[in-house]
Amino acid sequence: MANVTIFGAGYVGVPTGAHFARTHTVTVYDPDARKVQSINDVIEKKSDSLHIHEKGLIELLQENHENIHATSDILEALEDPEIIFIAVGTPPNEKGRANLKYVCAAAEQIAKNIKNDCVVLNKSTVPPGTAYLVKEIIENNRVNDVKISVGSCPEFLAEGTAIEDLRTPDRIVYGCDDQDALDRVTDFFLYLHGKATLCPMSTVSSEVTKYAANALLATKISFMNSLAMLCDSIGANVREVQDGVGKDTRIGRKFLNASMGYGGSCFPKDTMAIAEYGQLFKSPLEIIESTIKVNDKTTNYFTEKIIETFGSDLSGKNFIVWGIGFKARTDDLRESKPVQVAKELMDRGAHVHIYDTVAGALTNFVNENNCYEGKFTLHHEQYEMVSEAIDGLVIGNEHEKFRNLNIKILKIMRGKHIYDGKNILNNRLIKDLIASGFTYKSIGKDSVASEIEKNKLISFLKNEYMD
Ligand SMILES: NC(=O)c1ccc[n+]([C@@H]2O[C@H](COP(=O)([O-])OP(=O)(O)OC[C@H]3O[C@@H](n4cnc5c(N)ncnc54)[C@H](O)[C@@H]3O)[C@@H](O)[C@H]2O)c1
Ligand SMILES: O=c1ccn([C@@H]2O[C@H](COP(=O)(O)OP(=O)(O)O[C@H]3O[C@H](CO)[C@@H](O)[C@H](O)[C@H]3O)[C@@H](O)[C@H]2O)c(=O)[nH]1
Repeated sequence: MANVTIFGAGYVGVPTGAHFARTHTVTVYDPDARKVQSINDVIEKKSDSLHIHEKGLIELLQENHENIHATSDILEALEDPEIIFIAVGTPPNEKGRANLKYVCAAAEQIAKNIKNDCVVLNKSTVPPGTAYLVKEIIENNRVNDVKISVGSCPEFLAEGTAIEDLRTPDRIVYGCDDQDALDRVTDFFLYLHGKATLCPMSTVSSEVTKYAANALLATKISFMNSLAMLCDSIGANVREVQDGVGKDTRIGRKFLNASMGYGGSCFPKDTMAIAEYGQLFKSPLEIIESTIKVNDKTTNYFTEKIIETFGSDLSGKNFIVWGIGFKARTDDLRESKPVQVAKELMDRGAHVHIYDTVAGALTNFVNENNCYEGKFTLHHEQYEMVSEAIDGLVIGNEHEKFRNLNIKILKIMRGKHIYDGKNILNNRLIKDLIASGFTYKSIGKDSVASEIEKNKLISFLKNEYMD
């Protein structure tokens, strides 16, 4: 059992802390006293709501209550940690580079307050080399005569499944150039996981691995999104293509779902950050640069489908958006594509009715978009906003509640238009919708709702492929 301190009580810090507390003693430090209070109240069972929404997190914190607490007192946080994880934000700056100010601030705080030897591991997603910078900051500001090793330990959890991802990780990547420290980290993780999952390496390789993983996953999505746009123009169904391609185990089915684009706090920022890093090192990452371009293009492609139906001025139109979080089961709206689409609709004069299964997503929407006040209405029931004043329904994320539409209720809408931003409706339902007078638009599956233009393809081939 080791004493661990985690810097940052966010979507990574709290779930990671709760998970480590299964076998270690954990202190979560965050200067934001409101977050600290929220965590401690949950741990002490004084409250059952946290400042972030993550399935199973409250239960895990309460299960491991004897081993975890949060604090905003830096001295308490650095009482005697053997390992410190930095899990503070690295948001993009105006150039698309990861902003390191929170990481550097954490390093300085550690340097000025630590009283014992320890290993500092960076869990935040950072440009390769950051651990060396953290080490330099600590050495330059260190007050006490202690040995501090610094390494990298990137996090691969996904929001909404964080607790399960942490419990059964595919691998745990960590790097430290100091072999003693690396061995201590290995021991720490062996307490929690089997040896097979451990993936020790050099510090800088570990930092690169995090960006590589996110960029490759994002590339799978953009790759399919490019093909989805082609599928729409020739009458193929991208869903079938995804299955056909994904069943090749060398490729794998995961992250091949075409959608209105990937969002969230990670893929958009991390693809941008590593592409920018490659440019700075005169090693451009052209594939990742294309991934980013395709992602932006796909979102516009989806929005254009709505504009094609109604024209560019949407004054007097009313839309429903189901699912506002960047994916199902999260309150996180960072780089959320459904938010982007909702804003576009409101900018063009429409009124938007928003529903999400996570109440916190609605609260965050209000807090982050008060400049749109009066242009949207929030709803806590999925069908309560359906009326004859509605012109179209946008499916914003992949929650299973949005997969089985109640056509009987929706039929009342004056505009019978469904825009499936995540391609989640199945063929049978789409056909039922068409039979009930709806139109259906997606990303690469429109052919389910329309006749395949065989003659168009034949004449194209005759013109372009026959000498
Ligand atoms: N969110 C994810 O799913 C995810 C997954 C893997 C990796 N990451 C990476 O992990 C890092 C954290 O992401 P997040 O989503 O948890 O961010 P977040 O914004 O939810 O949380 C960051 C927390 O750090 C706190 N903080 C700021 N300065 C601090 C300091 N000096 N000391 C202690 N705490 C401080 C903030 O108050 C905030 O609570 C980022 O680099 C991100 O890219 C995120
Ligand atoms: O086939 C797919 C899979 C995902 N998405 C979209 O991609 C985005 C990201 O989804 P997901 O990866 O599930 O969520 P995140 O919580 O952002 O997790 C990613 O980003 C984290 C932060 O770096 C990593 O730790 C995780 O491993 C990585 O999956 C969302 O908008 C999804 O809707 C698709 O469009 N198609």
